[in-house]
Amino acid sequence: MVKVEARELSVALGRREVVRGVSFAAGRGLVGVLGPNGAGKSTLVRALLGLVPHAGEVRLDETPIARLTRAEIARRVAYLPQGQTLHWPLTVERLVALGRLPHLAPFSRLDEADRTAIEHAMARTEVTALRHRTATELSGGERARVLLARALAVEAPALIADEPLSSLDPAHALHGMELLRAEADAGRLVLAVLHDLTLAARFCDRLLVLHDGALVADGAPGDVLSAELLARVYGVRAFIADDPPLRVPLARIVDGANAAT
Ligand SMILES: Nc1ncnc2c1ncn2[C@@H]1O[C@H](COP(=O)(O)OP(=O)(O)OP(=O)(O)O)[C@@H](O)[C@H]1O
Repeated sequence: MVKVEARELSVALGRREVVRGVSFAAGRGLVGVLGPNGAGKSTLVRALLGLVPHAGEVRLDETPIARLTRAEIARRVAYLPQGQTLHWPLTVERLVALGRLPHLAPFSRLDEADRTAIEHAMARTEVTALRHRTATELSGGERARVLLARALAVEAPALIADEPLSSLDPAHALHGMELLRAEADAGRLVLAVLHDLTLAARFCDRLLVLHDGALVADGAPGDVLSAELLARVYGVRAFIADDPPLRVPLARIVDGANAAT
């Protein structure tokens, strides 16, 4: 288990403060990070990984992130960045194998445990059949699954996934959420930036909602996803249904016009 904590975390990019005074702590479960485009979600998760300078504090297992090396952070928190561009024509298998880098000593080779982690991650994301394909020649959805496989192959106690479902068709998006849920059920912390409110409501234990860089809601999906919040944050009028088979509130966007009125 790993505890990720932000204390009055702020990030300025250029002259703008795009994350403003965010505080929360999480050590387990599937935590969805929601908010409209430009709300600061990617910047927040990058700050949690120590990838952007920040004010306030970020701690991993009580240690300020600045005191940890990149390798120490990478072993504790796997990171799936948003919309990653692939530059090198690696095979899928070799790309997924990069997930094992945080565990390898310099100049050492993959051992049996590494190979098992790679095979397991490829099987779970259903990319094993693509293993010899060149990753730069995959479709957007195939690539997204391969990059998720690389993050899962780290087998870190925490996973931060920034829009892991983008480009995925409905079946693969559902499967992707099931994978994240399984990671959380295995005792790992999963922090996932999501735009699909229905999947977030159905699968997440907790939702953090960002608006203009500030954390405006933090709680269980049923408590957080109100029509009032969705109108205020996303500017849409929503209908919240308590869907009996799923027993979670579903946000159905009705229209975007004059939503907040
Ligand atoms: N390098 C940068 N310099 C200046 N501003 C930036 C930079 N990168 C991002 N921003 C701005 O910071 C704000 C937050 O961006 P961020 O990518 O964190 O939003 P987001 O919530 O992840 O959005 P999306 O849902 O569109 O991915 C946006 O207004 C964006 O334009």
